[in-house]
Amino acid sequence: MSTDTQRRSPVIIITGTPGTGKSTHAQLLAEESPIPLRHINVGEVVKEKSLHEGFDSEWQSYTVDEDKLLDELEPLASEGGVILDWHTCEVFPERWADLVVVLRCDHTQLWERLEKRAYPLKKIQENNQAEIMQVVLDEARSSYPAEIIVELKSESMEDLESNVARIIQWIQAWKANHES
Ligand SMILES: Nc1ncnc2c1ncn2[C@@H]1O[C@H](COP(=O)(O)OP(=O)(O)O)[C@@H](O)[C@H]1O
Repeated sequence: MSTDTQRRSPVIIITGTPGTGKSTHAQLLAEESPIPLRHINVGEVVKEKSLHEGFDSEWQSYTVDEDKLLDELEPLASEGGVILDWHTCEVFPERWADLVVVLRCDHTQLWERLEKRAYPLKKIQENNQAEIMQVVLDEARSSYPAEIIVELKSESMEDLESNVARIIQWIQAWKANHES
């Protein structure tokens, strides 16, 4: 649990290999949450606010300037009421996180999702391999206490709905704990 007792709303990190469904989950959660939560697509923020050192055309991705990114996000995280949606999570300080959701997907299904994005083959291969090797889950486990991490399957619409319902239950419990 975060040490920041001042927050009135939680910070929820939704992470996972690209294509596992982070943005889809974050959008639905922001719509259905009983308390206002702002969905922050961290990759979009990096692009829009130029929090990077340039675009790596080989990997088709930005080289993130982590210091700039943390400075940008710090006030939002301190305030709370945000969903941080990013394919990596270890950069976010432990004190920010109230809940860390790691989405998982069968690698063959993930491959198909990434092919639809027209990623270069080696980027698809790298992400597919990372999913098989549970890289993001291990990263979350080495960055946050076990009790705030939840690993959820994201392979169907039923998974999406039940995952969001489960996170909403967690939000209600968080709220009840922070009102007393
Ligand atoms: N639980 C799910 N079941 C089926 N398809 C999903 C699920 N979650 C996401 N998708 C689909 O997979 C693709 C990637 O989802 P997206 O949310 O953009 O992933 P991410 O934000 O992790 O890169 C989208 O086409 C989305 O509709």
